[in-house]
Amino acid sequence: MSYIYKLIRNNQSVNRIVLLGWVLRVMEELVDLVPVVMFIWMVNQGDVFSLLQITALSGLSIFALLLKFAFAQGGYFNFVGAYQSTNQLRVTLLDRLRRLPLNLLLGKRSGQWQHLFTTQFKQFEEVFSHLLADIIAQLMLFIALITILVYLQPMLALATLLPLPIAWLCYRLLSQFFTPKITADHHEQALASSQLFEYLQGLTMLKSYAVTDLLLEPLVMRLQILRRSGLTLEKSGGIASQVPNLISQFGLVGFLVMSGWLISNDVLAIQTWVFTALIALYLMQVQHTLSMLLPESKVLLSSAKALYDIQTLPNQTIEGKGVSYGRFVLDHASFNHGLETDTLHGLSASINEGQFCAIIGPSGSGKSTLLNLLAGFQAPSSGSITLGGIDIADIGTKNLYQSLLHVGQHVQLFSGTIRENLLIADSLSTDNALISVLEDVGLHQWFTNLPLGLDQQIGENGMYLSGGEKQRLSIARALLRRADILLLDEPTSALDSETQKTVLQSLHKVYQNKTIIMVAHRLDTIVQADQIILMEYGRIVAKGSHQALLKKSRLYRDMWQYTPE
Ligand SMILES: Nc1ncnc2c1ncn2[C@@H]1O[C@H](COP(=O)(O)OP(=O)(O)OP(=O)(O)O)[C@@H](O)[C@H]1O
Repeated sequence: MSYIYKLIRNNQSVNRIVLLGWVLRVMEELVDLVPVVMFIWMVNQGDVFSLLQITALSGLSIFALLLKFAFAQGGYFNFVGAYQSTNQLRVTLLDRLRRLPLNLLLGKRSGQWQHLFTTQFKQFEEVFSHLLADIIAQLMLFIALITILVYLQPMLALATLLPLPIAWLCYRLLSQFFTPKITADHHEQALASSQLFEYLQGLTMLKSYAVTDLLLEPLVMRLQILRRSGLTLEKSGGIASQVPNLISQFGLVGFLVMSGWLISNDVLAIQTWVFTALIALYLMQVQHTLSMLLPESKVLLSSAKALYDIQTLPNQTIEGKGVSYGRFVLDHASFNHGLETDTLHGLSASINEGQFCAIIGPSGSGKSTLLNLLAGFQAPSSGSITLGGIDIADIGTKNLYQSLLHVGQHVQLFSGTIRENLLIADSLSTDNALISVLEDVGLHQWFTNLPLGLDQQIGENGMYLSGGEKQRLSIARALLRRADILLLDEPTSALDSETQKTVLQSLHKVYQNKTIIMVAHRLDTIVQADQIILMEYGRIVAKGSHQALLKKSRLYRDMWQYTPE
């Protein structure tokens, strides 16, 4: 329960609305008791009811019904509070996501995030929209009924409540088996979501190979597992609800035995017994409702905990030490992707400010991983990487990304216009500046043929563009940014060699005297580099200029020999 409080404690206005909803819900339940209490009181006043008393009682019952209806409308406040708190929390957590270190963000599969932000948020919402209100209302009703019963006959109250501690202990015991089933079911739901995503995304490729069942079969199996985990959850939840309920209902036996003893000893009048029986039956119904609500609360609260756990994940440093230029120094930096062996092994190198440095090597040698470390997306698992003498993790993302720009292998564009996608780099750019960078990457001809020019929509992640157009648009955006440090991961892989040359020339012109670190496969694009870092199997095997490497590295000579003209 404390997770819920921690998740919404800063939201006073929502808290007030939720509180109001709870009060009205409690009133809705308690108002039922008004005619009952009135009836008991009137009977206790005298044996025979006058016409006036009967009319008053009927009127009161109708009034109580109308009040109940009015209070029930207060459920609206629960929904308002629930939707507001959920919405606010969703915004907070989405904001939180952008502060997460990349390894934590990528540590979960997309389906797990999707499950968290849809199903588990919905469950969190239900905690407010009905669960807490229902539990509080039922507890208040329970207390009110017990009070009436104690007032009428304390011994009967005691006998009725006797099994309750045992029922509670039993619930605690059974919920220990039930709780892991909730976690397992959430896990299965997230995996099924991930697999469904993968299936939908890969369907076109699988169709072209005529092997759609390749992913369908595991997905069907996953859904079977999900069905089983759902059933197991229902079963253990049912037991955790029904057994304590059964034990608590033995209170009725206690009530009857005690009634018999009290009546036979003339301690209890039949008339009072009728009232107590009425209250005891009501009490059993409330206990039954509570026993259903408690396991349900465990499920819903587990979602609140999952959401709270995101808040406790470590942040990337935002306001750091403030230096974001100078020399990169790698000192025995290693990196592990969470596998048995390191991906990068003790890398040591330095890249001076204003240098054009190329990182090359066979596929899988760790070039992109190294670039990610230099961009501060991930931290070395041992050793260090500093920029201007400060550990990259300590610089703080705000300062770092003001002067460092990383253009990844997979182009990231957003649905929207060309202008909107370019303005991400510099929101104050004029149309002329935008057109100029499009020219620099050889997109001028393409651009002039577009009916809407800069206002042309490019679709989700640029789906209306060719691979080369996407890549050039992404480079045009980088040109606009004019950062101090530019990290490029095979930025021109989708371009023909002529266009590649044009684009790289523009890049070097705009980023003259700035640090450029570029992962490249084509060696002819990096012969001018001040320093080339050659990697193999996660290690730096040679570094130096093109000429120096030709002399000292056999691997480099081989690679150069096979570079196409
Ligand atoms: N998220 C990940 N989890 C586990 N292993 C990974 C992950 N990302 C990359 N790897 C592994 O790390 C190694 C280095 O990958 P990296 O992408 O850095 O190589 P690369 O030299 O850039 O390759 P390429 O030239 O093919 O792009 C590879 O063996 C790859 O399989």
